[in-house]
Amino acid sequence: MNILVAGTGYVGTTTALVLADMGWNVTGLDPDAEKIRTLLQGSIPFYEDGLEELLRKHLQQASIRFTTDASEAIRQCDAIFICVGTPPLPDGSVDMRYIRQISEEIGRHADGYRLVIVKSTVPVGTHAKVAEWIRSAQPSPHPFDVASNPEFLREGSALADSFQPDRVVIGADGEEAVQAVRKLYASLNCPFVVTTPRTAEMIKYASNAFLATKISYINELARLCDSLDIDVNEIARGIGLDPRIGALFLRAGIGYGGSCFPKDIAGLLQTARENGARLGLLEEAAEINRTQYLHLLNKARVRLGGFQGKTVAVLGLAFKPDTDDIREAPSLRLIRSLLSENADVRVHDPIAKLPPDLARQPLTSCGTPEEAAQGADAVFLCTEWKAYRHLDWPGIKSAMKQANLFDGRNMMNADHMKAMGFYYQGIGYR
Ligand SMILES: NC(=O)C1=CN([C@@H]2O[C@H](COP(=O)(O)OP(=O)(O)OC[C@H]3O[C@@H](n4cnc5c(N)ncnc54)[C@H](O)[C@@H]3O)[C@@H](O)[C@H]2O)C=CC1
Ligand SMILES: O=C(O)[C@H]1O[C@H](OP(=O)(O)OP(=O)(O)OC[C@H]2O[C@@H](n3ccc(=O)[nH]c3=O)[C@H](O)[C@@H]2O)[C@H](O)[C@@H](O)[C@@H]1O
Repeated sequence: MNILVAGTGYVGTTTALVLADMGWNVTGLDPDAEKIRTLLQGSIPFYEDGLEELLRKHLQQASIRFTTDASEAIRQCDAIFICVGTPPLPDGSVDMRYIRQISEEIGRHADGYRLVIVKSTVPVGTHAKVAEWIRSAQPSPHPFDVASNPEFLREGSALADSFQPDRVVIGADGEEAVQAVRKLYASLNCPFVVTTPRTAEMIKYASNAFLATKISYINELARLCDSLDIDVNEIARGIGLDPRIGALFLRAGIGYGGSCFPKDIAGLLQTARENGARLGLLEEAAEINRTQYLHLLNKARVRLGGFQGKTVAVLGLAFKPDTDDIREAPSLRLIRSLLSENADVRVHDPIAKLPPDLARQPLTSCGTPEEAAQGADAVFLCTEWKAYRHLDWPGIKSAMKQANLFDGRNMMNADHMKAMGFYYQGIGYR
């Protein structure tokens, strides 16, 4: 079977490579000529461990190819995975233009039956719209099926999550389409959840919303723990050992970021509004997240007596370690606040770069964490990069003007840092 993967972003590139590794013939399609050129040269246009090796292997074996030519790619395939972006619009609703575009292209160019599988995260009811967009663009009628197959991979562990998923969700109206999607994933050993397309679409949002709520729950508790002088990490451990609660996603910090949680929570809240429902718990989870970084910032402001004329080092830009993704990263909110309060800001990240609007601001991008901390009145840790844990902290302390450490990821051992002479403040942890 020849498989087309539309979209060569995070999800599309990973999906294409995983399917190629499972033995399928795969074509990656993207209108972005620069991305396609990069992929054809054996490089991944973003940072994700392990993908480049897999790409080179499959380019060499000619089991994967990449193109910008939608018409040829759609004519030559049997199944199409839609992995295009679904970014948020200013009101929180989902921008469906790329989904519509690829659906209409499929309608225009498919010259026989196609199995269309939607992997992008899309609002409930999208599969019906995709079918309608395909149908209305067809010059003459051709049969097709649309299945929903949401993606659950995490950036930073995309390959492991794809080869050993917790589950595969397939939403389709007909048994034949279900079996066809199952066949594509035949080599996976995991539970398959087979359901309707609308339910599959909702499972994706419900999953991300639950995880985000779990984080906001522990983050809100962390604020209280700070007032009560209780270590929130111990609370997380104490409750997480109960399998009904589970230990994962209970790490308190300056909040969740990334291209998905904030966008998908906004998307689900918009779906609720459109249907006259209110998801009050989720609204609060989003609000806690929006204000979480302020909790640490306020503590630092009190400690330093304001930021005016103070030098502040921010270590870590990426929304989480092992990725160069800075979308919705809480570090950026923190930096903007520090700049608005006239701090002299110095930043470092092992791989992530500042977004263009911040790169134009009067702040210093440093090549090493040591350079960023030089002469600083405070260091903020915003991403738990492993390398930061093993820095020469005594050396950093002596290079700083005042040894104030604000740990936005509770990644350091508070007692060790204090023993070294740092003033240490984590989130619900000191
Ligand atoms: N990034 C992640 O970790 C995860 C993302 N998702 C969802 O997967 C979808 C894709 O996400 P990302 O890969 O992060 O997006 P992305 O923004 O990195 O990539 C999307 C790609 O689609 C391409 N595209 C746009 N129109 C196209 C068309 N007509 N034909 C072919 N390609 C087209 C764009 O040029 C871009 O390269 C989103 O709905 C997202 O919510 C789901 C799970 C994980
Ligand atoms: O739909 C998506 O795009 C994906 O969104 C998340 O994956 P991702 O955004 O890559 O990263 P996560 O590991 O979930 O982390 C998200 C954010 O939550 C934060 N986080 C995570 C866990 C935790 O305990 N505490 C915490 O603050 C991280 O620092 C990060 O900013 C989900 O985990 C994936 O299952 C899903 O497929």
